[in-house]
Amino acid sequence: MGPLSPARTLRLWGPRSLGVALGVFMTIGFLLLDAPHLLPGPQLRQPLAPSLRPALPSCPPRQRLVFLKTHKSGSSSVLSLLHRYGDRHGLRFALPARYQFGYPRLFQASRVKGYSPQTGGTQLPFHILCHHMRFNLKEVLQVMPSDSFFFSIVRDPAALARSAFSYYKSTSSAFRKSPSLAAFLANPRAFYRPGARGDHYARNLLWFDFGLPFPPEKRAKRGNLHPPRDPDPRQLQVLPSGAGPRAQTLNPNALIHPVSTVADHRSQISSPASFDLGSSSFIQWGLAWLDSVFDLVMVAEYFDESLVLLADALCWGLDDVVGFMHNAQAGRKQDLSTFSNTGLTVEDQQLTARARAWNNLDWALYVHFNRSLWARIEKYGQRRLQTAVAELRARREALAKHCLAGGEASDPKYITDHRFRPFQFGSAKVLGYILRSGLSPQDQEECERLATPELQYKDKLDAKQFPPTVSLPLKTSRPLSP
Ligand SMILES: Nc1ncnc2c1ncn2[C@@H]1O[C@H](COP(=O)(O)OS(=O)(=O)O)[C@@H](OP(=O)(O)O)[C@H]1O
Repeated sequence: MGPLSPARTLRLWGPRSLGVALGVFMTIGFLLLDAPHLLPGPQLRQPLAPSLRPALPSCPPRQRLVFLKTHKSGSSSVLSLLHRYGDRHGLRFALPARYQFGYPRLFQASRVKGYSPQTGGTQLPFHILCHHMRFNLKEVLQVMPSDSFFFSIVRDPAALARSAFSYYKSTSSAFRKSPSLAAFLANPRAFYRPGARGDHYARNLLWFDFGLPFPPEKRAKRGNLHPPRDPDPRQLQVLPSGAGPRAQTLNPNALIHPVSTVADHRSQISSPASFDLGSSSFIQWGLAWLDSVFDLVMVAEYFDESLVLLADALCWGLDDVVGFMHNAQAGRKQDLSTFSNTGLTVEDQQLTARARAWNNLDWALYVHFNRSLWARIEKYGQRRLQTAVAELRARREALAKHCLAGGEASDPKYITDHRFRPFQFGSAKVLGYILRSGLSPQDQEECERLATPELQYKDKLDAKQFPPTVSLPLKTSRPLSP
């Protein structure tokens, strides 16, 4: 084994063990933050072919991938493209026995179907690890090579909270007890008990999924029991609008204490709605650790921009990443996740601010990766990105018109073919797709790939990788001797 790079060395340390020696590593975290970015810059390719037909590759496509599938963040749409790519190229997936790797427990290599530590390298290697897990690097590296491409996706915690509340209403005890998300966020302590069943869905779900440790919570000081003031909305207007990169305008206070600046709202920092889940250095340490592990973190609000960067980093064509939205709940207002408050009611604005404050670790994660994404876009080139995003969208629209009845997603009650009906869970309907009739056999196959929901696709890959063994009766030409 050759010398380990700093990034590789950090990868090999699990966040939980590092959590124990936090004091020491916080210092390292600070040093890392001051150091130049640890990751290589994006691999630049030749401009993508306008037709989206695969251009002659200028670099070998990367096919060893670890995707951390975070919850309620657009991750099923990413999974769909990984399933399709792996299926088309005959890649081997590291699959769970059912649909998740022992979640919410930390990932264990032993949960991977067909993994056997005893075979000492004789087993066929895996290419893609991508189903729901709570990330645990040490165990992931038992299954996947350390030079795999590690990536994930984050979403604005306010949009994520709306999605999670309706989806996990009956799963999380905190959500179950609460009549509405607004009621929950107005007084989360009345409902939320850390460690209670399913309550990881109710607070800092991204931080949890990334496998980061949680610091012990500080209680509100005595004599400071007045209700929290609403977060200062100016502190939350720090992210770029859809139009461009404004990461530089991020207020560092927002990264550390999303609720307030120390100067003007000192009392809020220990208020019930903004319990200080750890110091700024703890958060910075966690973010530096993630930077050292993950090659790319996509942002759901900039999904298409993220896809273009993903295709570039993997040396894939745009056709490899174009796909339909999966796992969307019917009737949900996606635009509530936008960063500008225009068009939002006062209640919506308040809910957004409270959700970000309650999920303060996720907000820090989100702000951090939003900034990295836009730094990456700068390097890639804004114009070039806009052109690629426009091509991607045009291609998606053309595929939707060609493949789908009505050219769009359908209410599940109309989806009678069980191969395309998405798993229904939570209080809202999950939309799916109906294929147009009369497609050519070749188009039918490709459209099926695009429309197949994640559970059915996982079953299909499972059956392909582990064909059922039929035990045939032993044929003998002569009678067996006794
Ligand atoms: N492309 C794209 N861009 C932005 N948002 C998207 C995208 N694809 C899916 N979604 C939204 O993500 C929500 C589902 O997330 P997940 O697939 O991660 O959920 S799950 O944890 O696997 O159940 C779900 O959010 P809600 O509809 O708000 O529940 C989807 O609408």
